[in-house]
Amino acid sequence: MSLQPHIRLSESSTGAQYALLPGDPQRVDRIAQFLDNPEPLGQNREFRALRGWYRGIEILVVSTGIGGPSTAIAIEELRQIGIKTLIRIGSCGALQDFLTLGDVVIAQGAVADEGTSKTYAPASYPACADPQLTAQLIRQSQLLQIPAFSGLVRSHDSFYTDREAALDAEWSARGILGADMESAALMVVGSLRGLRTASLLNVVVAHNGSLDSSINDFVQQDALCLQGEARQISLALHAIYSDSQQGEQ
Ligand SMILES: O=P(O)(O)O[C@H]1O[C@H](CO)[C@@H](O)[C@H]1O
Ligand SMILES: O=c1cc[nH]c(=O)[nH]1
Repeated sequence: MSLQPHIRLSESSTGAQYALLPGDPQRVDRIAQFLDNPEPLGQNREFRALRGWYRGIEILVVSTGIGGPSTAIAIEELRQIGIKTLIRIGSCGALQDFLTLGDVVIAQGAVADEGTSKTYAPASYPACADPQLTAQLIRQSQLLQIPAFSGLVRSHDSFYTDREAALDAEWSARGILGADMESAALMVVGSLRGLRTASLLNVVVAHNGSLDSSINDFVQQDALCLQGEARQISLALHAIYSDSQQGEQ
């Protein structure tokens, strides 16, 4: 298979079937600390890649950048090089008061309030994570005693519009746990392409908290947010190991 034009990887770059997908390229380097023999595979645009091993299982890590379009490009090209299971290692803003910084949201599905998924299918097409993979993540969160909440999230394309507070209030009232920008595209493109997907979101903005100052804190390595990030990475890796032992690949 030829070199993929955006992620700049080919089948000869990796034999991995599992991929972890952070949004932020810098998170790729922090995920490396959880893997054996991490090997950087370069960066093109927002797509920084690295491979490593967890308990003998090869894992590819590729950042998706911000939003649905670059995420969909990454998923399509990762499929071309043999990836079958993709877990987002993302961050989100909380839409419920009971969520605190560093909690992990396990997204069972997403409100697709973004444009990318609609370029693939009508808006009525559901954005759902793989149920078995998600169940495995929930089970591992219980075994590891990681503070985690499973439910629905909302993926959006806007960030600084004048309607953000009203939109958050509206979706909070419907019980949505958190807001991110990539989960829906990941789930819709994954389902249509026969891939298994899941999304783990680290809470980095409290409900009704200040969006810009909270994200600044995260970028400046706030301890609670980094703890949440470590938890979500560990959770994903434990789930991948259990999944691989069940011969589901
Ligand atoms: O931290 P990541 O994974 O990029 O996720 C969240 O952070 C970005 C916005 O700050 C968006 O990509 C949103 O989905
Ligand atoms: O509120 C937030 C915080 C992080 N990322 C988002 O997409 N929304």
